[in-house]
Formats: sequence, C-alpha cells, structure tokens
Amino acid sequence: MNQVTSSLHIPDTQSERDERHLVIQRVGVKDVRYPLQLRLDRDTQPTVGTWALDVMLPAEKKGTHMSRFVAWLDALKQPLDAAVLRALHEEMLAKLEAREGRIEVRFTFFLRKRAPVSGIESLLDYQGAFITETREGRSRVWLEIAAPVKSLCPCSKEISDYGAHNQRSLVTIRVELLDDSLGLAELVRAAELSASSEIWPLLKRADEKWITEHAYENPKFVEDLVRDVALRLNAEPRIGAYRAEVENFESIHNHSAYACIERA
Ligand SMILES: Nc1nc2c(ncn2[C@@H]2O[C@H](COP(=O)(O)OP(=O)(O)OP(=O)(O)O)[C@@H](O)[C@H]2O)c(=O)[nH]1
Repeated sequence: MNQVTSSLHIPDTQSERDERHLVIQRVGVKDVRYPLQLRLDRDTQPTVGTWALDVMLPAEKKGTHMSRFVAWLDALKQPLDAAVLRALHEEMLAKLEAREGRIEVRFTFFLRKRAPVSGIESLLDYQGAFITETREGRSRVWLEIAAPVKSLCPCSKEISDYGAHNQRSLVTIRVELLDDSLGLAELVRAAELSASSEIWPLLKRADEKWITEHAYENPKFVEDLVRDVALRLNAEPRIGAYRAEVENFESIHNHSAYACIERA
C-alpha cells in the first residue's frame, strides 16, 4: 500500500502560493483527544488531554502542514509539565516552520486528600490546563486549575436564627508563569484555603461534623472568596498576569453568584 501511494504523484495543495495577502493569525487543530502523562510533583499521572494546536500562517502560504500537529503530539513521550511544554513549543514551531503559535491542553487530574478528622484518604478530581503562546518573539506559559470548594453565606448566617445557606463553589485560576516551578497542586491549595471549607470525596461522620462547623465559622461571600484567592496570588512572586474566578452554585437560587479579579 505504501509503495503504491509513494509511487503516485500526489499534488501538495497546501504548499501553493496564496495571492489574497492575508495573514492567518491562528490555524491548526482543536479538540484532539490524546493520552497524556502528567508530571505532578515527583509523580506521573496518566490522563487524557484535549488539545488545541495552532500556528500563524504567512500571507503567501496557502495552507499549513496540518498532519504535523498530530505527528508532534504522537512523538510526545515525556511526562508533561509547564517547563516541558515551554521547551516543546519551540519544537512544534520548528516542525511547522512557523514563527508564532499556541498550544492549549486541558485535562482532568487527581490529588490525594486526607479527611480532616479520620485521616482517611481518597482522590479528588480537578480540571487543569497548560497554555503556551509565542507572539512577536515573546513566549508565555499559563497554568490553569478549576477546584471545587464549599462556601457558606455570611449574610444568611447573620440574619438567621439557626443555619446558613451553603453550597459547592468552583474556583478557576489562570496564572502566567514567571517561574515554571509553580505547580498545579499549589494553585489548588490557593483556591481551597480561600474557601469556607475545602471538600473531600471520602468522609466519615466525624469529618462531616468538622466540615459543617468549620464552614460555619468561616463564612464567605463570592466576593470574599475571590478576594482571598487574589491576595494569595498577589503574594506569589512566580506569577505574572492572572485571572481568578469564583462561581457559587447558590442553594437558595437556581442561578449562580459569580466574581472575577484580573491582573494584567
Ligand atoms: N492545510 C490544511 N490541511 C487540511 C485541511 N483539512 C484537512 N487537511 C489535512 O491535512 C493533511 C495533510 O497535511 P500536510 O501536513 O500538508 O501533509 P503532507 O504534505 O503529507 O505532510 P508534510 O510533507 O509533512 O507537510 C491531509 O490529511 C489533509 O486532508 C485544511 O483545511 N487545511
């Protein structure tokens, strides 16, 4: 089969000249799901990455080398972290003969958690992403996490004779890395420590009592939560620009409360 196809002349349309004088800022592939080995601290964790890979295409070129994105992905054998992605981005640009480009990979990852009283262990799932972009000779890398936490309303606590409405919240943090040593788990901690309480997959009754009381002693509006995340990010020298978002899936409404702080 290979001999047959290689003996045929197959036109290379992508390599033809384009006369429309239009640069394409981003062309490539998206929603590519591919197995991924993630480096988390000293461990590696298997997961599935959803990738978007693209490059800038000069005005005179008709098409990019679309097959080379997946070829690059398939050749990716090292466990992935921010430092590895930064180095590999150069490689992808060279393979695509491009000066500018972008890689985004989204994935589920797990951290082992210990319940607060019983000490029983279990794995909690989080969403993560690495993004790297090279524009006008400047390369930047971003790390993103989305961590589920618990929030308890200070107003509800204040005005009610007993109880307070509380709910699951999602904290999403995207940071530009100035130092690749900052990891996914550290961003997750910034989210969890800012909440009324963190959450765990596996809890015994003693743990449940502790979380209920701990959250009650630590009420937070959506504004409190996002500000406390931002304070932690402001104190971290390894971060440049960032965006912190909180969504509270309100238990007294059928809609969410939302807050966002961005630093350029
Ligand atoms: N550029 C481009 N390629 C596309 C598009 N849609 C599908 N392709 C596919 O891209 C593949 C070819 O990619 P290329 O990288 O140009 O393949 P190639 O010329 O065999 O490989 P190289 O010699 O490495 O460039 C084919 O399978 C095409 O069908 C499109 O909209 N634009």
